Amino acid sequence: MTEQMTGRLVLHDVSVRYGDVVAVDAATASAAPGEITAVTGHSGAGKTSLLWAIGGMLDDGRSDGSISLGDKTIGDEATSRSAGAVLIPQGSALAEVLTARDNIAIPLVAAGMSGGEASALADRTLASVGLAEHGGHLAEELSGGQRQRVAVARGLALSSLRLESGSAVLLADEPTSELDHDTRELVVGLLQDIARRGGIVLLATHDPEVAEVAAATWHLEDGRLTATARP
Ligand SMILES: Nc1ncnc2c1ncn2[C@@H]1O[C@H](COP(=O)(O)OP(=O)(O)OP(=O)(O)O)[C@@H](O)[C@H]1O
Repeated sequence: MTEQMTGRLVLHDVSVRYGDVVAVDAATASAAPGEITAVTGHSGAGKTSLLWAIGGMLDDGRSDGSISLGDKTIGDEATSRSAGAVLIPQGSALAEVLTARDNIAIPLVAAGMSGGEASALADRTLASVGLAEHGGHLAEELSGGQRQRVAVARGLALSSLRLESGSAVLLADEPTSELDHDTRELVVGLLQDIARRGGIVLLATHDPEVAEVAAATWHLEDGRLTATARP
């Protein structure tokens, strides 16, 4: 896939408000397919709010401004989903009484895959994050780091599917916060693979070593965004 096929993700004057709180203040920036863009900033700077705005996951009326992918306007649930937006949420958000495999396979089936293919892809992505033996474990039986890896695997599997149908915008919200050094490197490598296949990857992180892999950075300070490309 090439940049010409998917186009850039472009934000123009995007703001997010919760009542009187301005979480993102007129952010203007763009991100390229094939690259990881790090989203950095202190706690409360607006990283999650920005990712949710791009994914079309905020309640009505909370965001304004324009968000586009190539020539398509996105930013509400339907348009962002059809443009290939996938969220790896902060804090995993797994269904506790489902197995690791089903936490991945069920969203794949909802996105149009057959049950058999979805289970097979779930098992492959679990293996890629070092959890080949854990597919049948309930989410509630897993450690914090294992749960985070299941959430990452779910995001990777959905992004793969989205890439096959044209484009993926992977919104990874602190996906390595609970991982040890080696596992963190493994996960960062898998995010790089999605970018290499033509995906746009936005990677919110507090970890400077993780941010280091990105081709560009969107730095937020009290909701104000500054974009820089790697020299
Ligand atoms: N649902 C909400 N209602 C009211 N205020 C909110 C809500 N969600 C976030 N905020 C506020 O918006 C601002 C940005 O929050 P956000 O979660 O986007 O920051 P963040 O950079 O992702 O932080 P962290 O690194 O701690 O996850 C903060 O001031 C936060 O208190």
